[in-house]
Amino acid sequence: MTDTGIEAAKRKAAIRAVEEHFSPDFSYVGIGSGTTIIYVVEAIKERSTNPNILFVPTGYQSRQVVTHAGLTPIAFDSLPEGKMLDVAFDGADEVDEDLNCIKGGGACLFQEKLVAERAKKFVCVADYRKDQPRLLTNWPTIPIEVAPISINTVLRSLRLLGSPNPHVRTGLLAKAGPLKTDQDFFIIDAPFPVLLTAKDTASGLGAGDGTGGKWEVERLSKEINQITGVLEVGLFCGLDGVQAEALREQGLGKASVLGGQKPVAVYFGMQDGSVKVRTAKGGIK
Ligand SMILES: O=C(CO)[C@H](O)[C@H](O)COP(=O)(O)O
Repeated sequence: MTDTGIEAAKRKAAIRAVEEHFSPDFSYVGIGSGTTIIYVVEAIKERSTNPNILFVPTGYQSRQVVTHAGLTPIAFDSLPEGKMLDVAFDGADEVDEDLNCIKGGGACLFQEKLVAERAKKFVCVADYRKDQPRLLTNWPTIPIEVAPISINTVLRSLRLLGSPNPHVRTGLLAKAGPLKTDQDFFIIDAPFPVLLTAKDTASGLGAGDGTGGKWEVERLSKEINQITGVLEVGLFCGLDGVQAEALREQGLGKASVLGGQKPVAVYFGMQDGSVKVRTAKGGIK
């Protein structure tokens, strides 16, 4: 399949995701980063004549996409307190069977996580290359956003956690030296062996605690986030927005579970022109 074919797959998935999760009656919509999100914004633009919808971007590129489409951006920190986004759309670098995602290929993972957690529903759109049984099957590394001063200690901590060769991402072409994020931080790309899902650990494939190099997604995410100097890790796992809302309604939610990081649905544009939808309940359409 040619590049054009991949772009066609992304567009089809974007159209379907918007058809099923966007309404012109919404007030606030999150818009992620990357190349696939451009098709999501196109599809929204075709459906929405409501000038009052405010779009929350996940960084500079995302804001440009929103503005160029003639939509109205609003900064994340201008959202009214307690107000949730009706929906947030974003791309992903890899998605496993439990809908855990790797994100940050475009270095925007911190704001992407803020926005995903603030949404009632987080919806991912991707092409078939991202659809894998486990994370780190095809995508090689976990992106991690790190304070520049701490880079060497974080690299050492990652090696101790079992990452064989974590490295600082460098700027493309024009810029010599490390790439800087929208927060002026650096990105470390850390390879690990393929990550286990919670289902894997329950069925006895290993404890997922790093023993023998085997990590379960959520455990590794927590370990990496505990390293001083790490702003955020590009593993989107744990609860999704609907599960988080259910906990809140039962009075069980703490501040840390006010939002979910996992998508409620992922739309994959497939090689044969179809769209595969994987939902949080484990369903595939
Ligand atoms: O996480 C991201 C940026 O940090 C992107 O959403 C991810 O890299 C997917 O990008 P694309 O749609 O271009 O494949």
